[in-house]
Amino acid sequence: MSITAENLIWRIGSKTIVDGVSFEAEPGRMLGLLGPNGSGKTSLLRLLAGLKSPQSGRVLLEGNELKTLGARAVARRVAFVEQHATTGANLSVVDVVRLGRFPHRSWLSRWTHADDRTVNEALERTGMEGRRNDRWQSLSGGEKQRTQIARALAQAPTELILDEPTNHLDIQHQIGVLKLVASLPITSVVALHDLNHAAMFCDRLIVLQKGKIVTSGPPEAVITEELMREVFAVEARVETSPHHRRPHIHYLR
Ligand SMILES: Nc1ncnc2c1ncn2[C@@H]1O[C@H](COP(=O)(O)OP(=O)(O)OP(=O)(O)O)[C@@H](O)[C@H]1O
Repeated sequence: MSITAENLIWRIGSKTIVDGVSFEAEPGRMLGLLGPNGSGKTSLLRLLAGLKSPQSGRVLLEGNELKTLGARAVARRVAFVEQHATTGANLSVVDVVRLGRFPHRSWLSRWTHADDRTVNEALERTGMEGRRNDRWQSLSGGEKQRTQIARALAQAPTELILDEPTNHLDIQHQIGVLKLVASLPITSVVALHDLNHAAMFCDRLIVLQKGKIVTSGPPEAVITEELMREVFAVEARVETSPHHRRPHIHYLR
């Protein structure tokens, strides 16, 4: 186990947003988090990243309770790209990506060639190398998204948490980001709305509805016509793709 959620409950007032969620994210694998709007995906990811505390239950990182680890220790291993990640300061793209190195450096240590290499590699992997000196504020929504993913990669995390990382991206970059995350030898937990992309790239899926896990498992067990009807409220046919052997959803009109 890399990230473990044990019976997580998070409420706002009398409303239970995350309702008894337990799962294990396996080391090095890509776990997709699915569910309709408002089902609690973002809230759950924020609990996993330690940005919110559950009213009950625990998040464990390799067996250690998240809340007993210091913020810096967590930042050294967990990278989180939020849905509307932004940065206030007037930074260049490369400066934003360099922020990813901070958890690994002390006040006195110098910026090293290894730091530069990690930053350059992150820019290349996300296709942002050619924009490195541009101002953050001048980027399009998709370019900002890719820069934030580059910042997360520069953090060299062992756990990567991404909240709808493809939502501003054109199709080339959607596929590119998912391929990249699937190829990384790290644990990832990724909220996605595109169910076909989730089925193609994730090793396992969890489906949330009203804050509870309704089903989980490998894509071929999770993505069914019944799930499409009962959880996502659409009629669809699900077939095994002859191209990648994963489930493929045909939505019906
Ligand atoms: N800070 C908050 N205050 C009040 N309600 C909140 C808060 N955060 C989340 N919620 C509510 O919790 C529910 C789940 O929200 P969340 O953003 O986790 O869902 P989601 O599955 O990520 O949705 P989406 O697919 O639309 O991004 C929603 O009904 C939302 O209004």
